[in-house]
Amino acid sequence: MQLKTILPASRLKGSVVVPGDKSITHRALLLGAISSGTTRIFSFSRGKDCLSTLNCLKQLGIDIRLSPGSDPHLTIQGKGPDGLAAPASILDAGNSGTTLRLLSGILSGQAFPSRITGDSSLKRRPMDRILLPLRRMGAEISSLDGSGKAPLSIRPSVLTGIRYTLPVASAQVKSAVLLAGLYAKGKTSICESIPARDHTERMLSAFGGNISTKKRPKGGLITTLVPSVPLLGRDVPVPGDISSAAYWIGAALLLPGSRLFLPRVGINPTRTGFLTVCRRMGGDLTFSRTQTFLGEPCADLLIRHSLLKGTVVSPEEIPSLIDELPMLAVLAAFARGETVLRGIGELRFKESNRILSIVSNLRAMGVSVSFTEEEICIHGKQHPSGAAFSSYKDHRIAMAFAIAALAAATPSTLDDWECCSISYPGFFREIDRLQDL
Ligand SMILES: O=C(O)C1=C[C@@H](OP(=O)(O)O)[C@@H](O)[C@H](O)C1
Ligand SMILES: C=C(OP(=O)(O)O)C(=O)O
Repeated sequence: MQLKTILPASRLKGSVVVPGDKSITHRALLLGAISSGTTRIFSFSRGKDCLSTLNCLKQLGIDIRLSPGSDPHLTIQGKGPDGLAAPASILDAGNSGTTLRLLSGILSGQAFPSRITGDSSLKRRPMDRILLPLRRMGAEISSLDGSGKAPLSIRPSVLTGIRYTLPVASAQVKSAVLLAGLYAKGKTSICESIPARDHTERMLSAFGGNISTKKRPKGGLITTLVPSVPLLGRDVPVPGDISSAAYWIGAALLLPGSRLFLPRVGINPTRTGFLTVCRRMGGDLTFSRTQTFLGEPCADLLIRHSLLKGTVVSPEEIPSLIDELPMLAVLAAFARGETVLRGIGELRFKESNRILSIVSNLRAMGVSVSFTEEEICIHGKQHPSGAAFSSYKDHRIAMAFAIAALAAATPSTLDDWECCSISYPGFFREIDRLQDL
């Protein structure tokens, strides 16, 4: 096991170029593969999760090349909707729920059988949430051992569009259904009461797809895809990942004297809940130079150290900050007063059970925490001590508690820290660089 010692740090100053957005990179790879023509992906995520998507597509016969140089990018020769080739062996999504769920939507529409699996963490995560709607579309998709979990087996079938109301706010389920909808007879509609990230919808539209989203009279959104037009490859400039930026935002808010600049971070409104909540806690956070690339807004962020106060985060806010909850919980531990995170049940189904991972690490710091299956209540403390943190082999937990360790009163250790490369290779090198400035 890899154990890292992390010492309390003083202020962080300078700027950090955060990695390209993981969700957008996955989608650019997948849509690039099934579009006609060439797609080039700039500032893409080099995390292992996106590499899993890339490798699965290579196994499906797609040519993807890295062009190095001053503006490195991936070039994909798209083969059109029916150009994927039957894989010679089982596809491996590694640790990536996004790869497994989105690709299953595409595989459901193919004329060849396939199987897809993942690592031990991914094989514990629920897949019935995609099996159900995909089967309603006519897909012959099943869990090999009948548990509703990976490995999954997919056989060729005829798909028909459906109208589906998401039972949980999940962009992965929504995207799996929309991608299958590209191969279906008739239109596919998805109803959401609390909207999840909409990168698939934005990118489908940018690639020429016939997709529209409307507000429903009863509240929530309805998105409709009509699979009539072929998708066309595009250049995709990927904005910086706000979920990776969250660690630096957290570090700058917590460490006295800090001032950090983060250029070109994605600020898609379905992803900015963390920024809203940090401001509500008293965080000094400003935006400048807002621009939009291929339907995705981004801005430069400036963060200064701030004294934080506790807050209540409502269930409606959760989808817009779902992956930032570990970092938010750490901020709450250092804030004045109580913070309540409500409607967070989905955290139990991530790379680790993030409710348990957060609670045990916060308690190790001497922070008072109570929790249920849907809620965590954190009583902020003035000078939480360092601790022997566990990452639970979960990249988001590793990075959030690395920041907790920098802000703690005494030294800490962190196990299995290299799992940060799932979304952020080089995260710990960046910590060292910023401290040397
Ligand atoms: O669609 C995506 O790219 C993602 C959706 C979210 O998962 P759910 O759809 O399961 O909420 C998020 O937690 C994950 O990191 C990425
Ligand atoms: C939950 C995550 O990703 P995925 O579901 O793709 O494994 C994440 O990156 O925090």
